[in-house]
Amino acid sequence: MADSNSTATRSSRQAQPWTAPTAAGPVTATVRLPGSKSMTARALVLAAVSAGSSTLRAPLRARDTMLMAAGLQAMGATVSTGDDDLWVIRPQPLRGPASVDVGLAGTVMRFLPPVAALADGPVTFDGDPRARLRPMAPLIDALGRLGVDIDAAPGGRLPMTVRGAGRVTGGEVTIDASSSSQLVSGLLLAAATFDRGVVVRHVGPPVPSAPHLEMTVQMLRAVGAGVDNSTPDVWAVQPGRLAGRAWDIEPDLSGAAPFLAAALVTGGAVTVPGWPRTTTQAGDRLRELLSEMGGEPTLSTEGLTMRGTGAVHGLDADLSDVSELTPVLAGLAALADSPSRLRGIGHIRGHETDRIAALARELTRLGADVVEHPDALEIRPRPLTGGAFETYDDHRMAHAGAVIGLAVPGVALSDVGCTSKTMPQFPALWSAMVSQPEVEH
Ligand SMILES: O=C(O)C1=C[C@@H](OP(=O)(O)O)[C@@H](O)[C@H](O)C1
Ligand SMILES: C=C(OP(=O)(O)O)C(=O)O
Repeated sequence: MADSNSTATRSSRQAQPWTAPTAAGPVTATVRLPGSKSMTARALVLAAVSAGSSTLRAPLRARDTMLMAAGLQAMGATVSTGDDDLWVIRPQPLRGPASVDVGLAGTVMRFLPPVAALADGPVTFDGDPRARLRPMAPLIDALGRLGVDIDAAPGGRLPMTVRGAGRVTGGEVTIDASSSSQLVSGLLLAAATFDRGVVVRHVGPPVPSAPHLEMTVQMLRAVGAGVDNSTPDVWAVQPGRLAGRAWDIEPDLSGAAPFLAAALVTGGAVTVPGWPRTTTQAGDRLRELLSEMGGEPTLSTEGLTMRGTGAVHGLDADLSDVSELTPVLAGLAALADSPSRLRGIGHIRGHETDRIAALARELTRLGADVVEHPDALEIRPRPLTGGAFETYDDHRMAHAGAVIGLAVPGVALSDVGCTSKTMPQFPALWSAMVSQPEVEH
C-alpha cells in the first residue's frame, strides 16, 4: 500500500526549510540512487493492462510512483508494494467508481485516463492545485475522439471524470503533443487493449522528450505489443494481449543530475553504481552535457563516475529532448566560468512549476544575471550570495538550489520536502555525500 509520507499532498505536508550544505572541499562519494520514475510508472501501467502477473525489481518508492500504484489499485488492480525491492502486480478487470489522486505527477495525470477509459464505471481525477494548470486538453480531446466519454473542467483541465465503458474502440487520432510527450505515451501505453489499437499522429510544434517516447515504445515491445514508430511523429500500437513480465528497474539517471553536478562544483568525483550501458533514460545525456561543462565521465562495471576538473564551463545546448535536466544544469550554469544558453525548453513552463520563470527568479535573487526567453534561459554567471531560494513544490528546483549551495553558503530552500516527489531520501543522500571526507586514490 502507498505509505502516507510518500503520497502526502503539499497542503497536508509541512514545508521543510533547509539550508543547503556547503562543501568544505572536493566531494568523493558513491551514491546509490533509487529506481527510475519513468520506468516504474510505465511498468506499473503495463502490468495493469497485461494478461498475467508482473513484478518490478528495484522500483522507485516516491510520491509519484505510489500515487500511480494507488490509482491502479483504486481501479481494481492488485498492486503489492510492501516489499521495497519487489512489487507484484496482478491485473484484474478494471472498474469504477474510483477516484485517482494525481498529486503533481505528469505521469499519473497523463497515463491513467486512457486506462480509466477501459474501466467499467466512472473514474474521477484530481490533484494538487498546480496539477489543475498542467496541460491535459490534447489528451482529453484525443480520448473524446476515440469514443471515450469525459467530463473535464473548462479548458480541458483537471478535475475530470472518465466515464469508462469497459472497452475503447480506438483507431486513428491526431494530437498536438508539443506541450508534453506524456500525452502520447499515455495513449500508447493503454492502446494494445483498445479494440482497434491506436494510430497517434502528432501535428504541431515539435514533441519534446524523444527518449521518453522511445522508452514507451521499447517497454511496450517488451510486453509483446506490436508498435510501429517508423514514421516521424506517428506511433501505431496493434491491438493484442500483453504479457506480464519481470521488470528490472534501472536507477533514476535524471535523479543523478545534482549528485554528478556536485563533482563538477567541488572538483571531486561522484560514482553512481548500476548506470546502464544502454538505456532510453533521458538522464544518460548527462555524460555528454556534464563533460561539455568540464566534467570527465567514466562508465565502468562500477557504474558512472563523474570527475570534476576544477572548472565549470557554460553550456549552449538544445535541451528539448532532456528538459527535465534543465533546473540542475541551470544551477550549475550559475556557477560556471562563462555564459550559458539553455534552449528548446518552452514546454517546461508547464512542468511542476513554470521552470523558466522560477529559475530566472531564483538565480537572479542569488545574484546571477539571467535573461528569460519564451523557450530559453540565458545565464551569465556573477558572484553569488546566499539567501532565500523558493522551491515551488518542484523537486528539481530543490536539486538546483542544493547544487548552488555547495559553493555558496546560506542558500536557504523554502522546502526540501518537495523532493519526495521522486526521491524522498534526497536530503539524507545529499548530506551524506557532502559530509564524506575526500578519499585519496
Ligand atoms: O514520460 C515520462 O516519464 C516523462 C516525460 C517527460 O515529460 P515532458 O515531455 O512533459 O517533458 C519528462 O520531462 C518527465 O519528467 C517524465
Ligand atoms: C517534469 C517532471 O515530472 P512529471 O512527470 O510530473 O511531468 C520531472 O520530473 O522533471
